Amino acid sequence: MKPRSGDWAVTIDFLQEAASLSNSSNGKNDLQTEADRSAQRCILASLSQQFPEVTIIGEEGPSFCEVPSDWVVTDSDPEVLKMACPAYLQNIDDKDVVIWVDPLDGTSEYTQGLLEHVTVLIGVAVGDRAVGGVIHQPYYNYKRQREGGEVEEMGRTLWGIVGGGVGGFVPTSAPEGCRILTTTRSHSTPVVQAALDALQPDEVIRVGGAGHKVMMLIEGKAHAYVFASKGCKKWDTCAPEAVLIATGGRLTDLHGDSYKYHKDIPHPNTGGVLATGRGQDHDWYLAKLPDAVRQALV
Ligand SMILES: Nc1ncnc2c1ncn2[C@@H]1O[C@H](COP(=O)(O)O)[C@@H](OP(=O)(O)O)[C@H]1O
Ligand SMILES: [Mg+2]
Ligand SMILES: [Mg+2]
Ligand SMILES: [Mg+2]
Repeated sequence: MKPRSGDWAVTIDFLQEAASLSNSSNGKNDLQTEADRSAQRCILASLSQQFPEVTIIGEEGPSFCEVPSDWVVTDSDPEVLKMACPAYLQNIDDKDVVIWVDPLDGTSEYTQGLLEHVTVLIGVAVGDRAVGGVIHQPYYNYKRQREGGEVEEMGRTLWGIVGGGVGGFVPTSAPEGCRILTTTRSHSTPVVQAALDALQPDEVIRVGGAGHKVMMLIEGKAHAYVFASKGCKKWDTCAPEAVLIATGGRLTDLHGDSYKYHKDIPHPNTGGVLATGRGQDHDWYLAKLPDAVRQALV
């Protein structure tokens, strides 16, 4: 089935229908759709044309095929260009830069029609560190619009530069006096659950996508994102980590160590993910995790 141009619902059906199973590095079946592949080709072609010396690593592997010329995006956001570049980023060598691309984060939810869980993640690392990130939420307000509601914007783009600023959202702290955790909706295991239980939450919000879960932290809807699993990869966390740090939050593995994002690092985040919003005591969460959970993530 070919999508008719201009008909969004049909286009989404077409892209979801092309879902196939690809084998992830941990041997579990991992979904990939035509949307994952097309978005990655568009992003990799656009970035590599503008930044030929930079290493770009995409979830769906290297992309060698031609893309239509109107898929290549080379314009910049004038508002971001007006910002002062932080001093530590002013004299960097392109060869030290790695861009981690997750063309569609939350594929499992995407195939189930939970479109607002989906984000596109573009993270920029310099040396070991995540320093900049874009979290694009293409279907923001999609549900409200389909239900006939008034919407000001369809889709939105959130970004952050560590030491530079953020845009596209209003950083908000989570409410005091309760503990709301967010975690996977589709990749839970007994260890994932044991970590959540140990933190004695008042509420656990299960949503798709690492980008979506970090959005919940920076917008004050959850206090911590806890995922005691080796399933996330560097392209899942680079952009969200940079945006989170830019708002005063933190992202580490479940041992408290920071992830490194240089080009030779193995892709899996084998120590799990603990991300906390600004104002949260990250070390408190680390200390509460049982040894058995930590031992499952070595
Ligand atoms: N056990 C697992 N196997 C493969 N991928 C996993 C995984 N656990 C998490 N992930 C990946 O980590 C991201 C966040 O997962 P979740 O939505 O469950 O929190 C998803 O990225 P993608 O949707 O980009 O593949 C998902 O595929
Ligand atoms: Mg995937
Ligand atoms: Mg992902
Ligand atoms: Mg993905």
